[in-house]
Amino acid sequence: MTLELVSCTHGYGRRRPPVLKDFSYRLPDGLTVLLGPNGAGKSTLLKLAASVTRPRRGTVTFDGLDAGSTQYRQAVAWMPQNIIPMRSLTAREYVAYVGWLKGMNRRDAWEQAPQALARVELSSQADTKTNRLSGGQLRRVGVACALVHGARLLLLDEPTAGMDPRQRRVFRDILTELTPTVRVLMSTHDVADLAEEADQVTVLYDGRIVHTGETRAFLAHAPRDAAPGRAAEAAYTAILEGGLVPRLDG
Ligand SMILES: Nc1ncnc2c1ncn2[C@@H]1O[C@H](COP(=O)(O)OP(=O)(O)OP(=O)(O)O)[C@@H](O)[C@H]1O
Repeated sequence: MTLELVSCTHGYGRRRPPVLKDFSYRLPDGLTVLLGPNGAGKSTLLKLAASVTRPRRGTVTFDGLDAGSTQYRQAVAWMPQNIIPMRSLTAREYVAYVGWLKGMNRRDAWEQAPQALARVELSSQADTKTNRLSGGQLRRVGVACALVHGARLLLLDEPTAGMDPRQRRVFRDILTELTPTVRVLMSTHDVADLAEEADQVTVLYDGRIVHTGETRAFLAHAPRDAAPGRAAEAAYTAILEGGLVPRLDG
């Protein structure tokens, strides 16, 4: 049992073609990286999976729970692309508040927030107001929010954007530590950096999956003469160039 989208159709505005049409996807174990050009539908897919928005048609379930149910929301954590700071809340208060929204009792949420912040190396900023944090620090607060309530599925929308190289390392270590027990679906534009660390790679193009499978299979798309260290980028380009079939159903 896992995250499963079955025949989902979703878009923005009835007059515009849907972003995802009759879209089905089953998330494998471990860490899956979601790649695709701007506008491909990555955030839309993550929002449906997070139950932030409901599909016009189709079903979304996780471990048999229906998206929209309280149990589903408690099992799933979503980190959006833009994390909005709250000037009245410190990092600890922010993380505890999200834990409470996810169904933790206030005391547990408050007591566990520092551990979640420690895991993203942000203990020193626990008492800093969130509007005073840098963009990268705020994203780490977002990751701490995802960790605090013990979610079984993490949906991360470009989590490493704005992080410095060391923080990316820390972040990847956290994911590696989590993935034996937690499934992760993470969008990124950072192909070279992350594809090699992922268990699986899914590539979206124009609302369609043009590749999904183990990272090794993804990297096998790179031409043999790809420069060392550029295999992921070359594989991604090769897949997209092979996937540029016009959409006939729009
Ligand atoms: N709130 C919205 N209202 C109208 N259109 C939207 C909205 N959100 C997304 N779209 C449109 O839906 C399509 C898919 O967007 P989405 O954000 O899912 O793509 P993405 O792959 O995450 O892109 P990016 O890499 O730029 O974040 C785009 O054409 C986008 O303009």
